Amino acid sequence: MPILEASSLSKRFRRPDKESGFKGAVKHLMQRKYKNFTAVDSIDLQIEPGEAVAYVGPNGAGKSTTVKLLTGILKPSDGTVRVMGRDPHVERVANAHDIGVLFGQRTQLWWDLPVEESLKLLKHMYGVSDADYKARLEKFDELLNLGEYLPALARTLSLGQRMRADLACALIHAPKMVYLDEPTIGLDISVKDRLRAFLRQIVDDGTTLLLTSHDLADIEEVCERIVVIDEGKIAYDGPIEELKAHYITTKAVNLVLAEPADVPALAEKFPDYDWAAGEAASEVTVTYEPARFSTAEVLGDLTAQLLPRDLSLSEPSIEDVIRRLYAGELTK
Ligand SMILES: Nc1ncnc2c1ncn2[C@@H]1O[C@H](COP(=O)(O)OP(=O)(O)OP(=O)(O)O)[C@@H](O)[C@H]1O
Repeated sequence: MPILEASSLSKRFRRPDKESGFKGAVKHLMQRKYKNFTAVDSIDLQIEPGEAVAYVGPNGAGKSTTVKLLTGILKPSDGTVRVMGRDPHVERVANAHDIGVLFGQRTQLWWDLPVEESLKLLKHMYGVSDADYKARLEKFDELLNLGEYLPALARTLSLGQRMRADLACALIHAPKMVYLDEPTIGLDISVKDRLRAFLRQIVDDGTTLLLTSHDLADIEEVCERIVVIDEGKIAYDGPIEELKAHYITTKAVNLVLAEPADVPALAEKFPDYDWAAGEAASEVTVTYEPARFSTAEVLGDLTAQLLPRDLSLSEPSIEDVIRRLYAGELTK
């Protein structure tokens, strides 16, 4: 049974309907008109316990609005949400005990308190036992290096330290369902790595995760499933591996040769491969379809003709695939 189920979920916002420019603004002041804007458009989403789901889309696609609907912060205009059988907007208090939420752009730390005091307040709010609190803090310290920041005032923390403290706040009551909206935004690569390893660990321990991020490395390292939203509608929902297998249909061999090659002659000899001369005269890129030719076969053909000094293999990245999904070039 899904831990989270959204059916035909929609959210419309009322927006000022005004003409552009100063004249439009003045006209709007005299005669206010509004129009409806659909930020989330009839989405269906089911998440099973223990899944790690990436929720991605371009700016303004409706990700944060969806997270706000799923966590009960916003009331749907249409459709339903059930998290562990509850309507999160109606049963907000009961729901809060089972979910953890982090909005990377905001903090739930009390700004003028030491981190430790924020955590203690949350401990009392959620009714966490002393033993569980101690064990969880030890774990956060081990995985996130949190201990040294516990006595620091929240407002004195760096972004990376603040994000780690916020993660601890979101997880101190061991929620079953966790929503993280851009948890690695603005962080340096080493803190990102630490956070990703931590997230992978909580998923391996059985936590269900919905993660929104513009950083596709977060997604590939933490999640198995990806849901792509664009203009409020779901454009793709499936395993990341399937997305790659479905859309990454070409691979390439990049060769650095001992001497310049006659690319047009090679293209004539091997018309099934796509040949492109590189920036330097001695560089060639050969693109092929892995469904038709094995990499060993392609390398055999190339090394029989050419004398490579160096070679490397490449394939389109998940970034390329998602960029094409956003551009509407791909449909499932
Ligand atoms: N309270 C609101 N009132 C009016 N419009 C809103 C409101 N909240 C969000 N929107 C609009 O809904 C759309 C979706 O916003 P949302 O914040 O969900 O996007 P997002 O996918 O999270 O974007 P980003 O990646 O930029 O954070 C945007 O066009 C935004 O301007």
